Amino acid sequence: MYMANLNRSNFPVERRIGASAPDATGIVHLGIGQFHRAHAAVNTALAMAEAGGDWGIVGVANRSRRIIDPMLNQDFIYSILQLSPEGTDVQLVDVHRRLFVAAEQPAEVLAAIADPNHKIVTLTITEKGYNKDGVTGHLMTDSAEIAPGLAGPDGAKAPLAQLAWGLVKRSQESKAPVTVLSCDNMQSAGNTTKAMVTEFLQAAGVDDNTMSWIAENVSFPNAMVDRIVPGTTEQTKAQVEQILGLRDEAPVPAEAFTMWVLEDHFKAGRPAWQAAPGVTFSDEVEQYELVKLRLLNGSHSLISYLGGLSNSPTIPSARDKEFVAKSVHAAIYNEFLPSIELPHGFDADAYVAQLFHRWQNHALGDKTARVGSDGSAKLLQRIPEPALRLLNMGQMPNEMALTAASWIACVAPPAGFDPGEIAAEMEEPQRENLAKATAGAKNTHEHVEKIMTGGFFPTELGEHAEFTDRVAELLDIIVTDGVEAAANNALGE
Ligand SMILES: NC(=O)c1ccc[n+]([C@@H]2O[C@H](COP(=O)([O-])OP(=O)(O)OC[C@H]3O[C@@H](n4cnc5c(N)ncnc54)[C@H](O)[C@@H]3O)[C@@H](O)[C@H]2O)c1
Ligand SMILES: O=P(O)(O)OC[C@@H](O)[C@@H](O)[C@H](O)[C@H](O)CO
Repeated sequence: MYMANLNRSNFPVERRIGASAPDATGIVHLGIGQFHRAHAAVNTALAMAEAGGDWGIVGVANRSRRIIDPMLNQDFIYSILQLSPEGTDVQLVDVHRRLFVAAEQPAEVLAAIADPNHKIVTLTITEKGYNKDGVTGHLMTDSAEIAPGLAGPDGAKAPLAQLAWGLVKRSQESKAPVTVLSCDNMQSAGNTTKAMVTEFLQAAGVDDNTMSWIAENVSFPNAMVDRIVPGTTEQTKAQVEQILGLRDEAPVPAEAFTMWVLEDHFKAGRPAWQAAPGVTFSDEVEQYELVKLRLLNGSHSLISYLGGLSNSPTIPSARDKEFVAKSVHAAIYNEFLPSIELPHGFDADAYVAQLFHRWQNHALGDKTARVGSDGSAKLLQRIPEPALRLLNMGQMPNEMALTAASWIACVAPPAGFDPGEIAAEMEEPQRENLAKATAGAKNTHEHVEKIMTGGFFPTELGEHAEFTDRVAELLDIIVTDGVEAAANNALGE
């Protein structure tokens, strides 16, 4: 049956979230994908409903037209398919006013960042997009993404490089202050972005005046971001079509829960985001980031690798397995929570109970492979510190060792071990380097040692031979008796 496409002429306004943006744009977003569209964009629509403002968004895709072409066909409007055990709902977002692809129009990216009407540059460029070296903590100036941009703006293809040169252009033209707001899952997200941009410009030999201008006129607030937003599938589109009676080629599935905790350091104003449910401005953002990155994302990684190895295609199907739930519970209470300073008045037990509930969202069906992707960039912020804390007290962080062992089993399996289809679907930028590093390992212990001391984890963790021994032991059990046996061993059962 023919189904009309969603567009401005048939847009059911009663389903709109917040307000539509005016034509004037005030935000540039680098890395338009799933999360931005279900989080910052939604909160901006709600803020404009409360307080107005010229906060239309310029959305920049890195390379692909996969999202922006359907959005352009739909006059920028798209659906949020909210999925939860309590029910399904479709709401519409209408806040983007310009969309383009950085790879096709690189000069436009710099011009948009330099435009004084744009007061905020938001980012979702993934953890690996910051090119921060996991061992040194510095920008990887020789990486394939960063190196070509150091010679000048023409060679800048990576969003981080384009951001840096866009700020230089702004400093030479309008000199209008601006805020860069990272919305990626990163510890000290603002400080890290500032450090990577600064190191990039230093390596590019940018002059001191420009560096001082950036230091004084560009703020980089830290922020904790939270909403589980899986990828779009044909089923997402079919569900939207059934509810809306219109075809949307760019819908975003998302859970109902949403949270955003930000530092209120905006150099040139901001939307009234505090009007949106779940948004808080706080001076304790780094504590909130830690809580979220360890309890949610750290546990999420563990669920995904245990799930990947036990044939669970979705996070809820993995979480439903008793050994997975018990492992995550032990990771949280024995290893993650003691490593965190909680925000003032924070109810950790209520937060953990809510997490277990959110991970049970079968309607959302978040994919194990999505959550397990890019582990080499993500585990660095999730495992080493809690592990080192216990190791330095003479105790074994069994669940951190299990996380490392199950990640290795999925993306860098020892010779002869096939981790299965779900693990094969996990994207891992270091897959090739991991394979090179482990080539020729004579046994599981050597295999793990080559990873633990091969620059994939901080040196200090690799120096704890007893941790390497434990990871190797658990990996051996995964290979011989399966992941459930390894999880039970880690639990001491
Ligand atoms: N999806 C979620 O549930 C969720 C929740 C909280 C935070 N986040 C954060 O948002 C990020 C993006 O998630 P998403 O769901 O929007 O993913 P997505 O795949 O829909 O979009 C990712 C964006 O990052 C860009 N990107 C990918 N690799 C890059 C690289 N090497 N350098 C620069 N840019 C790169 C892509 O071009 C794309 O625009 C996550 O990595 C995470 O930090 C996601
Ligand atoms: O987005 P990543 O790649 O950092 O991590 C995968 C998931 O843990 C993550 O996307 C969560 O769903 C999200 O952080 C929830 O807010």
